[in-house]
Amino acid sequence: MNWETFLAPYRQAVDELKVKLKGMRAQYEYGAMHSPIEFVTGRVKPITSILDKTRKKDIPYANLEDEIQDIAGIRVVCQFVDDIYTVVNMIRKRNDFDILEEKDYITKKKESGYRSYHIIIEYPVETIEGEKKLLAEIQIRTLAMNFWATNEHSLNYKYSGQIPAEVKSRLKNASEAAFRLDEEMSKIKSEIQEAQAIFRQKHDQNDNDDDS
Ligand SMILES: Nc1nc2c(ncn2[C@@H]2O[C@H](COP(=O)(O)OP(=O)(O)OP(=O)(O)O)[C@@H](O)[C@H]2O)c(=O)[nH]1
Ligand SMILES: Nc1ncnc2c1ncn2[C@@H]1O[C@H](COP(=O)(O)OP(=O)(O)OP(=O)(O)O)[C@@H](O)[C@H]1O
Repeated sequence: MNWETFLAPYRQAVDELKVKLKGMRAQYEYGAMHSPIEFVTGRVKPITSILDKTRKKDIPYANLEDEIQDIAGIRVVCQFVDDIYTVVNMIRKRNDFDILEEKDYITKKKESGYRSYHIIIEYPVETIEGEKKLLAEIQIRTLAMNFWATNEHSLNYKYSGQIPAEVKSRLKNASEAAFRLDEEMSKIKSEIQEAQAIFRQKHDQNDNDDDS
């Protein structure tokens, strides 16, 4: 198995999707509007993690492309929960890829306390051998959901998936707290957005003053 050759189109897909989704954020900024996208990240799944998954799920190498949906992974992080659904709707309207599956772990959080909205897409990349369609996973979550998931991921890594009961229970409490934080922020969303718009205007004014 030549991993570099195998992963090359996935790297291309991640790079292209990052540019496209960051472009959506930029368009809101040019229009001086609140962007539902705070930031976008992406990664190609590390080879060790692909191998772990094939072992855990008993996936033959020949089925890697079909059975591991997150070799190309994109993450869109939003300020508010309803921004997530704005992003989901924008993604549904795009015609540069097909949506294969949507998983709403927000209305139905996972047993661990994990919350996020996932969209699995089939993305066409242009290669020198022609078009190649591959799977990619887009995770959409709030800053609070991301904070929780990042910490939980680190703990899972530290404890090889066997997080001690006491830590697990604290993580569940933290997940509830993150949920309440999202709820409270949603209630003062318009106040926050007004403040951010004033800040942006002031910033733009200062930039114009510097130019003149
Ligand atoms: N930190 C954290 N991330 C999670 C959790 N569950 C899912 N994820 C993330 O979401 C991805 C896809 O998870 P699922 O939608 O459950 O996918 P699946 O194919 O059913 O199961 P996986 O074997 O976990 O990929 C994972 O690869 C993680 O990046 C969780 O409990 N904690
Ligand atoms: N869709 C994604 N977009 C951006 N980053 C991601 C995405 N999925 C996972 N990551 C990040 O990539 C890094 C390596 O993740 P890895 O694939 O090993 O984790 P995982 O998705 O939780 O794995 P698995 O589900 O196979 O246990 C982690 O920092 C993880 O948070």
